[in-house]
Amino acid sequence: CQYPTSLLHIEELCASIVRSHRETSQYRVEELQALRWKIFTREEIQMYHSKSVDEMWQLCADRLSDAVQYVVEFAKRLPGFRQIRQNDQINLLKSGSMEVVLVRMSRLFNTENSTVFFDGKFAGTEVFKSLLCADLIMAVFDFAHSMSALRLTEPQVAIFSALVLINPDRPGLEDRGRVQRLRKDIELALSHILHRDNQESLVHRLYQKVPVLKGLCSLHIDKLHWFRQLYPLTVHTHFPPLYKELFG
Ligand SMILES: CNC(=O)[C@@H]1CCCN1C(=O)c1ccc(Cl)c(COc2cccc3c(C(F)(F)F)cc(C)nc23)c1Cl
Repeated sequence: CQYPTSLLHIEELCASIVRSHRETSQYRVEELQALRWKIFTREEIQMYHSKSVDEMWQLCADRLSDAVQYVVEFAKRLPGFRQIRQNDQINLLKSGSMEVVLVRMSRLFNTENSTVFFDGKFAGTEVFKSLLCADLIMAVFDFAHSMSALRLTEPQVAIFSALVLINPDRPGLEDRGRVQRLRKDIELALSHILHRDNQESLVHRLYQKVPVLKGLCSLHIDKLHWFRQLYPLTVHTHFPPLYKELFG
């Protein structure tokens, strides 16, 4: 049966989502602040330009896969996620993990020089030239920039990430009702902390980002399939297994 969700329950939910995020965020904001002005030299950029298409894709796939692993760990620590049916957990991660990677990437973005933390330093779009997918990279940078401009706090990033992941509208869910109930609580948690932070205006701006994420990720999957057409071996041998499982 459906118990009314108490304020105490929502506050506890907020605290555990924020803790799960902090434990699995891969890079702390303080670390990134300290590295803000470490940007690639001309020689280093030349080095990336001299990489072949599939070498550069391998490098990015490894980074993305690391990031996806941390998102999987974040999901596993979300209260209520383990109680969801196994198949539905895989389904939510298959469709939502790259979206959370993108939300988290906003923390790695420096709006002052439009660079993103990549491979140890902050990189502009030109670093990714060898990928031969400037439209994808532009879209990733634009999204990271627009998210970064919202200047979300870590708790706000944490709860928005949970909201993106626990999406009852994903196709093929077996027990949609259970995902809906968890989603409802996370929506309450988001409005609770935005109210506490006196930033209710952020609610609809955040909800507006959800369809943008969806569009971005279908562009990604198309690119990934384009790349796999060209270099099937690379994807087969070098893309980490979880990556293939999630985007195969
Ligand atoms: C140290 N920094 C990090 O760990 C961050 C966190 C996650 C990714 N990562 C990077 O290093 C990183 C940062 C910025 C950019 Cl633009 C990139 C390159 O991004 C991509 C290149 C190729 C394919 C990408 C695809 C595709 F198509 F595979 F789904 C999808 C996404 C979203 N990004 C792609 C990367 Cl790999």
